[in-house]
Amino acid sequence: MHVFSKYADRRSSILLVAATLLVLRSRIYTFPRDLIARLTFAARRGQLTDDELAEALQQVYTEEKDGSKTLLVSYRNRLSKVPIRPTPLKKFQEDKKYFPLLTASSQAKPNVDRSFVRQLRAILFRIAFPKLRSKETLIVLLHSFFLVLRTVLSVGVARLDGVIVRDLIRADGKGFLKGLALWFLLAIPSTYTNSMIRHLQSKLSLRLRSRLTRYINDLYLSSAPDLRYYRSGLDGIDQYITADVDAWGEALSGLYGNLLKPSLDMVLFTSQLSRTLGVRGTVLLFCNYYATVTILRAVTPAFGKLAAAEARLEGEYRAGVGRVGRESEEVAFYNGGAREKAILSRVYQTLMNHVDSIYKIRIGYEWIEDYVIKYLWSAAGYGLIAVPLLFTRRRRTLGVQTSEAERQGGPGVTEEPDDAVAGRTETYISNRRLLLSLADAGGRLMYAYKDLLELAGLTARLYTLLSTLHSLPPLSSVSSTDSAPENADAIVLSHVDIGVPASGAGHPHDEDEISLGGDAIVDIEEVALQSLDSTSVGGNAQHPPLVRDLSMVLKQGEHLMITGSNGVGKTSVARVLAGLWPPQNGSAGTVSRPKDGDAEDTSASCPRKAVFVVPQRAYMVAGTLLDQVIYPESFAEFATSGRSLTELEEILKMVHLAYLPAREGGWRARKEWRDVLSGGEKQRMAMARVFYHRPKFAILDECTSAVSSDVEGRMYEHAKTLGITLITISLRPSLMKYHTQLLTLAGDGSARWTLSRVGTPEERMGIDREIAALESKLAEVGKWEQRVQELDGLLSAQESMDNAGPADEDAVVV
Ligand SMILES: Nc1ncnc2c1ncn2[C@@H]1O[C@H](COP(=O)(O)OP(=O)(O)OP(=O)(O)O)[C@@H](O)[C@H]1O
Repeated sequence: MHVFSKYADRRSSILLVAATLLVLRSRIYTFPRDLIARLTFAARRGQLTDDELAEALQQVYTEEKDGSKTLLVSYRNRLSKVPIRPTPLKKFQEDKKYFPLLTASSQAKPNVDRSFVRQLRAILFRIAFPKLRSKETLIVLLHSFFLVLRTVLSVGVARLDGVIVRDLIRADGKGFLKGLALWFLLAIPSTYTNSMIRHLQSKLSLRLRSRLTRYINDLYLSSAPDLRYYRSGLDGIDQYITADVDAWGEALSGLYGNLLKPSLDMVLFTSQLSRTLGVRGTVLLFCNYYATVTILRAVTPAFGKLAAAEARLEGEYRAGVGRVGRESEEVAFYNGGAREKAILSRVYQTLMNHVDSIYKIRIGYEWIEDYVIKYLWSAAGYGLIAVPLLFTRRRRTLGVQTSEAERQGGPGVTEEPDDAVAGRTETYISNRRLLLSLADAGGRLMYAYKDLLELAGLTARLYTLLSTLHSLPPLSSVSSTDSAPENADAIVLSHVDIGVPASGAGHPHDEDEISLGGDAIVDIEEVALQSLDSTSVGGNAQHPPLVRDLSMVLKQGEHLMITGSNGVGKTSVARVLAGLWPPQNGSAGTVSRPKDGDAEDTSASCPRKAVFVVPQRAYMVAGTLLDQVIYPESFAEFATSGRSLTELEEILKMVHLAYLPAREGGWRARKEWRDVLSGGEKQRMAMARVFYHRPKFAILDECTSAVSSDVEGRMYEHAKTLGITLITISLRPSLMKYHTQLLTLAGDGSARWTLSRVGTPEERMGIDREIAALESKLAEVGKWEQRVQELDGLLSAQESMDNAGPADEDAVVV
């Protein structure tokens, strides 16, 4: 019986544990899993409630098993899913050889030359059209079809035009009406073709932009160790990635239409005309083309260079406006509006001078262009039409429209003068229309040359961006494998020189000036990037080391404080530890640190990061309140990690921000957090991230300077209880008690350093007590000074009384 009851007891306790686990499990998983299921269902349904939409917006991405992502885009209560496949690393490695850096001589000025063709080929066939069978190819084919159709229809319209006028002159009412009906019929496909050409051109431009943007974003926003966004060094990179990519897509898709259609027109119209004009006329026509091209080439300005310079100046202006927007509060505190306006006005004026000078250049060019294309070509056209009409009497030579039956003397054909005039008019009208179309096609080809030059300028900009990003040397500064097993969980620095790495990597700073004539002098960027090789991150004559020959082993649980005066290189040490800067002495110095998320460190489903840095300036990401805590993790990762909102609430409580969700309207609230949160709140939020990610080592770079010291202390203690090893950069001696080692940087220009033990906890607390005693004594200084002044006053009063004594006596005597 006893055994039985014992058995029953055990069973009930097992049941109890199982039930508790189930409840806990549901508590942990309910929020994210439900959310994903609901959203997927809602997305399939198409229509979403406001709440679901807000959740979808928070979600942004869902991750697929194969590494691809599904972007959730909301539009009018609907959610569409856009699959996004990240560009594989292998593709970047393969592409690298197609994007060698441009040397100063080979890059030179953007022009339609071999260098341009090479750059365009690399961008087109490695990025824009990587495969023959793609949607872009289909669009190009469709576009080409409509362009050909448009040319064929133009010939039809020209012929019909002639027939209608002929019938009118013949006073053939029936024929005229028939022609008019045909005219309306032909107008249907003609107009549809026009709008399809425009639509497909825009579509192609959009597709090109998307392809390039995705590729560039994947390359640019590369994770550690590449960190290309941190190291690109290109000024105004936002202009490259946004406006330049867009302008390039538009220029290329527009150019295709502007080249293909006029070329086809030229061939077709010339062949049509040659039937009327004969050999002599056709030869004259070609002489006309040749003369026109020669004249226009001679007077065409350097549109490529001008376009590149304009894009750069636009970028500078854009960056200036963005800076004021970002730092608006700081500018407002200084009341710096007038100063900022002056800076922006100057940049804007430079841009305007440049644009204005382009317009001025265009006056002369377009004047000659119009004169040649419209008037010279038309005059040549008249002359060519006149040849058969004036010098050939025989009727057979008159009409391309006159059928064989008519020539054989078919019905309706008479030798009456009226018919002869009608026939000539028909020929004239058709030929004139063809010639006008020819002039138009020629003009467009000439304009296309100008567009081609502008495309060369934009291509040079894009190529500069791509080649700079591709050519950044690998950042192999930090190895994640430890040579010594006893240091498997430690950060080890061995003979490391720390200093500012060589700059110039990828900076198109070398500038060349071209004169546009008149008052305009424009800087053209000249990219001299040869210096960008892996050796450039080594020694740097301009920047001597800030810290020389630094060697130390920092084991988990050994908390380090780095101190030293301002500008001595404390943050630079953090940069090297985080892998942002390589050791300045190259491979002579080595840095190793534990790997991210070792198996034994995994708590639940979230592996621990090895090193997590909280920088001096607190960064707030665009997104919800929840995104602020989990950054850089995405909501999708949070949702699948199994962690709960309750956990986040606990973390906020720990950093004394528990009131935020209620105050700001919940976890899904989206605000400009940079402005909404105070300086101290932002710093506490940054600490919340540390508690969320629970890294093995946390580098805290003066990130609690605006937090009250009692909260600061509690946060430090909590970090330690979570098993986080602290590396604190600070000038506050009160923080020393939380650390076991002290790295002091000399700050006398010698790049020396000392590493000392802070002592036992009692000693550390003793230091703290001593500091507190000194601080309280310092607080008394004011009072003592006041007392000294009082005593001084008393003494001087006494002295003056002593001095005044005999005088008074004298006075008494008197
Ligand atoms: N990207 C850079 N380019 C040029 N110089 C730099 C760069 N980053 C840092 N420096 C210089 O390196 C020196 C050390 O900078 P660091 O940020 O490490 O100083 P710090 O000791 O952290 O100073 P503080 O206590 O003021 O934060 C400074 O003189 C700084 O001007």
